[in-house]
Amino acid sequence: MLLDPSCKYISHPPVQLVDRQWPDQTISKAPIWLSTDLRDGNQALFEPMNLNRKHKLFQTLVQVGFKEIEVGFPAGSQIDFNFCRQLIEQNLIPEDVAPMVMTQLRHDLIDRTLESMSGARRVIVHLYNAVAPVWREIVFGLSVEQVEQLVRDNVRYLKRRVVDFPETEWVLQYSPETFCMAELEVSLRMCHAAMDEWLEDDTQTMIINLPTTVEVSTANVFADQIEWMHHHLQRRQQVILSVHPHNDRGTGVACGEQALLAGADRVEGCLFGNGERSGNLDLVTIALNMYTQGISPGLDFSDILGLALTVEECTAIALHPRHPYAGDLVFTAFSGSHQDAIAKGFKRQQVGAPWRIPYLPIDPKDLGRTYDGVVRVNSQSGKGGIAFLLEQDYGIQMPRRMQVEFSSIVQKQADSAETELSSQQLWELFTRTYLQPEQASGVYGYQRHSLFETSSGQEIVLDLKSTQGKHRQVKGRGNGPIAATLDALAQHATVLSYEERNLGQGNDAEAVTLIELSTGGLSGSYFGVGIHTNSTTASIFAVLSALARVSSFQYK
Ligand SMILES: CC(=O)SCCNC(=O)CCNC(=O)[C@H](O)C(C)(C)COP(=O)(O)OP(=O)(O)OC[C@H]1O[C@@H](n2cnc3c(N)ncnc32)[C@H](O)[C@@H]1OP(=O)(O)O
Ligand SMILES: CC(C)C(=O)C(=O)O
Repeated sequence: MLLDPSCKYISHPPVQLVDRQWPDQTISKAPIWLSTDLRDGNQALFEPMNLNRKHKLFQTLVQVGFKEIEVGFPAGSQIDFNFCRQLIEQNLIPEDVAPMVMTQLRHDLIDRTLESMSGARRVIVHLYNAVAPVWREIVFGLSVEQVEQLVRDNVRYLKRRVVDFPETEWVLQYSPETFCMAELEVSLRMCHAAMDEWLEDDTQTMIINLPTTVEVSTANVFADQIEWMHHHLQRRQQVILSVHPHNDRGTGVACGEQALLAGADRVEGCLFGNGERSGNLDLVTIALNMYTQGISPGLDFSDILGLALTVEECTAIALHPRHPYAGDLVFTAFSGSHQDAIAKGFKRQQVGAPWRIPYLPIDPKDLGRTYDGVVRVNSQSGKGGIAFLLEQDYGIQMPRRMQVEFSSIVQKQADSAETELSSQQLWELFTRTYLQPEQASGVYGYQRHSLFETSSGQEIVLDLKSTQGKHRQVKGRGNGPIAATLDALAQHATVLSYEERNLGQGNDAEAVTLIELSTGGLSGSYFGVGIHTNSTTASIFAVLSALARVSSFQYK
């Protein structure tokens, strides 16, 4: 890279706009959407879509709710031409959907374009030509006057030719391509030329579509350009002001949003931002951004993963795992403090109340996604996330100090494994740690017990079996089963906390006992867990579990 890039790259000049209004505006309703997946998206693929893929994507776009769909460049390819014919001849275009077809300013191409759409109810014909200085000079070798003449001549030609197709309502869309790089006066002049030639009376409307063909400035500059056009376009009420942002600087969606603040009525783009180079504006992201502000976008993304699969299949381009709203990882928190906040959010969130879950800008369920994977555990995770997964997937609710204890065990495992731990792996670790502690510690495990009421409390006879198959029997007394079991097994142990909960419901319900014991000295406290259909047995298991985890534990 150059130490001084200014000797090679010239910064794009800002717009001298006095009293700009758009920064104080808010988006309060959805614009008219146009999907150009089948044209701009299609012209950017290694392998343009065949007829089957075009049909599949067209039907999907209709299902999502698009009312304007650019179906191709029929004068440029036989596939696009055939696709247009099939849409019409097989009556595949719903009545409330307008197809759009694009063509250059050439009479032969305009003829072919009209032919491709012959018989349709309503069609938007999209004429474009580049207007910025570099294109005028390098690509066309034309002066501004000559470019204007090209526009006038071709719009006039189109107007003359559509008369031959009276069964169709023809709408003109004119795009001054490279608008963002052109002098505003030149773009305006080309738009006025197209409008002069096309609009017959004060009631007819047409679309003026302003693209960032290649993004060259920050989104606020584009917004200024749109606001300038919004105020300078004559017969503004007869113009549907549209924008067509690309994403070369990664700000396609920002340009679209700010253009709406600046007066645009319509937005063009592609699903998931497919399109030339870094793509077109991502229609899914911009629409869902609105949705998260409480504004219905008029597009339905209730099965966003199904939609992503269809788009991946049709374009043969994989979606990035961090793609907004649709990527595999976008509703996943690995880091401990995020997981903790999400878990707390879920606990507080009430059905029907405004969505207030930290780190989740939208409810994944609104997009047909699940809460599976919202929390995933690796070495960056903490107690909150681990507890969340064990509760969500296995119904175990750990008290706070136990969360701390178990998360340090998980942390060691995640550090040594150097990978993510699945919820099932967490459960296996939990089982090894608390439910089969004798396997790890080698102490005796439970075989059976008998409990007797006596005048001074309860007496227990506990049969134990070592991992090598050796049996032993111990007896103890106390004012309840826990005290009696402790008396039978330990010299000193104090119960610091005890919780009993139900796992499952009805006949299959089991009791879960969580106990925290201290055997004194420096060994601190240890949690133990017992799960059994009988709550007394679960308590005895929990005591055995906790004691087996005390490294200094000796039977009396
Ligand atoms: C903004 C955009 O996305 S632009 C991309 C639009 N889509 C496509 O290009 C895909 C479909 N295009 C095609 O199939 C072909 O390019 C065709 C059929 C339109 C034209 O094909 P060809 O005649 O072989 O020309 P070619 O592809 O080389 O295009 C360049 C020519 O088009 C001219 N041209 C470019 N844009 C326009 C325009 N809007 N109006 C008129 N002429 C134009 C160029 O000046 C150049 O002319 P020249 O050959 O006299 O120098
Ligand atoms: C709207 C048209 C001309 C376009 O695709 C572009 O400029 O990117």
